[in-house]
This record gives sequence, structure tokens and C-alpha cells, in this order.
Amino acid sequence: MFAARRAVSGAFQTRAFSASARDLSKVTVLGAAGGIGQPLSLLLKLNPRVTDLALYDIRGGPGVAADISHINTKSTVTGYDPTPSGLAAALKGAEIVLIPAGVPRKPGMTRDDLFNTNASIVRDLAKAAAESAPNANILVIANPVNSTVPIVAEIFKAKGVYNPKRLFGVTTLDVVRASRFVSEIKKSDPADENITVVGGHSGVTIVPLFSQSSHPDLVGNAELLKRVQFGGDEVVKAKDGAGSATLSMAMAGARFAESLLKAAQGQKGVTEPTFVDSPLYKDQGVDFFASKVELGPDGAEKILDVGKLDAQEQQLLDACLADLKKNIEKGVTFVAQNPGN
Ligand SMILES: NC(=O)c1ccc[n+]([C@@H]2O[C@H](COP(=O)([O-])OP(=O)(O)OC[C@H]3O[C@@H](n4cnc5c(N)ncnc54)[C@H](O)[C@@H]3O)[C@@H](O)[C@H]2O)c1
Ligand SMILES: O=C(O)C[C@H](O)C(=O)O
Repeated sequence: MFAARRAVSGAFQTRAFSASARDLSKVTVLGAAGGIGQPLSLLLKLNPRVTDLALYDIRGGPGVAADISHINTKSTVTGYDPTPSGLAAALKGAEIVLIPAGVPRKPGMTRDDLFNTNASIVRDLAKAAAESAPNANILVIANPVNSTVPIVAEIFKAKGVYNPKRLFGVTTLDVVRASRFVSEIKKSDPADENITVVGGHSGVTIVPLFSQSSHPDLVGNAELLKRVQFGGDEVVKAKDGAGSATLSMAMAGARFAESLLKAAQGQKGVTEPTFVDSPLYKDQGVDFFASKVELGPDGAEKILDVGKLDAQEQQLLDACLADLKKNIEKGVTFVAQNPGN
């Protein structure tokens, strides 16, 4: 993700890894001044694949942009005022739009408890994106992801610009956590631990598939399963009212954006877990599902099947699907009943 340094005429010049990179890759962050938004914007500024960084928030976008703009990497950074025209300008021409705008949990809350506040925030930002950046890849971070992603889909459908290949719920943090937690048990390098996590992004909808990893013995490890499914709660509790995961989430969001840019710039075989409009369980009424997805220039190129499951994992998946269906319906119903202006 960092620039490669090359000696040119005796001096060092900074060049992006991809020689065939297109000229422009504008990335927009909506909610850029928040706990996730700031470190995420920082990481994007360090990414040589990003040429223009647009930072929007209802408060503090220009300040964060001024700060980050002093970092000596090539990309431009622009902060936008919290006005409809500021939002439209932030979105115009974006290849990727990341949405961490919304309130985080406090101890004792579930992600679903955020629905009442965040549903309308995401709905309104989705409307702006559908109008000003209809072809962008939309990366939804705001919780509850299981419901906010369907909200974005409904808005894009209503505007006639829905492209299921370009809408992603960011579930990267679940696999980041899973690989870290496994490495703590196995005393291994987390970079070597590829744990598939499928389903959704909350509690029992988060389903790690240890049977498919190099440690099938971890299936049935209740403590590990709880950590992966409720890792977010660990952070919420430790922050004690000051919010939820921000720094690890920024890393996860930046990783996902980097993967999309790599794939868009022609790299093959780029695969990330993500919550997408998926055919896998539509026959059971579950229209969105997180699994490994191969990314390409057109977004989600290939949705990978969940593969062979252990009997215990199948039980987890059944519980996941029941919850997920309700979470998705809640988002769809919200837009039908509250279409907004
Ligand atoms: N997907 C994940 O894995 C994951 C991980 C961590 C947190 N989250 C979620 O991300 C969201 C943000 O978390 P945070 O810790 O950054 O919260 P935060 O409160 O620190 O930041 C949110 C930011 O959004 C801004 N905002 C609010 N309404 C807005 C609007 N209409 N337009 C633009 N900006 C707006 C706020 O001004 C604030 O700066 C929460 O919903 C949280 O639950 C998701
Ligand atoms: O736990 C939360 O509320 C934030 C996020 O979804 C996480 O997984 O850390």
C-alpha cells in the first residue's frame, strides 16, 4: 500500500506500484472527521493509488483535510462544507465512496440499537451518492451494516442507478480479528492465518469457518467463536462510553479500498470478504450475504460459495440466516416507509 522508492537520475522519486494505473482515482470519505473517518483518511492519503481525496462531514471536514493535506504524498486533499452543494462536490467523480458517517455504540447496546439514528443518515447520504456518483463503488461502514447496505440498495433502485456489483458492506474487520485471535492461540504470524468469515456483521450473523483454515481443530472452540462474533463488544466495553473500534476499522476500511483499487487497476485474483447482494441464499429470502468476493474493474466480479461446512458451522449458519433475513427486511421496510425528501 505504500509507495515504492526508485532511484531515478541519482535522486529518489516516489512512484505508485501499478505502472498501468489510470490517471485518477478519487476517493470520498463521508464522515471523515469521526473516529474512523480521520485515521481512514490518513491511511488513504498514504496510499499512492489514491490521487484525489475528498473529505466530507457535517462538522470538521475542512479542518481534517487541511491537516492531512500537509502530508507529502502526491494526492490532493479537499475538505467540503456540510451543505448539499459541498456534499455533491465531494462525491462528483468519485471511484470509491466510503461511508463511516453515523453514531457508534455505547456499552450495553447492540448494533441494531443504532438503526434509528443511522438509517436516515445513510439513506440521505445514499441519495446524494446516487445523484452525484451513481457509478462509484459504495463501501458502507456505518452500522448496523446488515441493514444499512439494503438501505443504500433501495435508494439506488429508487433512483434507477442500482448496480449490485458496486455496493459493499465492509466486513473486513471480522476477518482481520479472526486471523489475529487465531494467531494468539496458535502462536503464529496473523498474516499467515486466512480465516474465512461469512454471513453478516453483528453477533451471531458473523460465522467464522475454521474447518476451512489450517486449524480445523478450532471448530467448537467456544471462547474463540465468541471473540470473533463479539470482538466489537470487547472494544466498546474497553472504551467505556467513548465509542467503538475506530483504528482497527480504519485499517480494515483502507485495506478494502486498496483491494478495490488494485482490482480496478487490473490486478487479478484480488479477493476480499464483503457483504453484498448475493445469490447464495436468495432462495431462503436472504438477499445480502457476506462471503469471499473476487473484485475486478467492474466491482464484485465473482461471489464465492461458502464451501464445505462442518456440522457445527452449519448450525451457526442457520442461526445467522434467520437473523440476517430480519435485519435486511428492516432496512428495506425503512426506506419504503421513510423515503425522505
Ligand atoms: N463495519 C464495521 O466493521 C464497523 C466498525 C467500527 C464502527 N462501525 C460503525 O461506523 C460508524 C462510525 O463510527 P465512528 O466511531 O467513526 O463514529 P464517530 O461518532 O466518531 O464519527 C462519525 C462521524 O460521522 C459524522 N456524521 C454524522 N452524520 C453525518 C452526515 N449526515 N453526513 C456526514 N457525516 C456525518 C459525525 O459528524 C462524525 O464525525 C458507527 O455507526 C459504527 O458503529 C462499523
Ligand atoms: O462493535 C461495533 O459496534 C463497531 C463495529 O461493528 C465493530 O465490529 O467493531
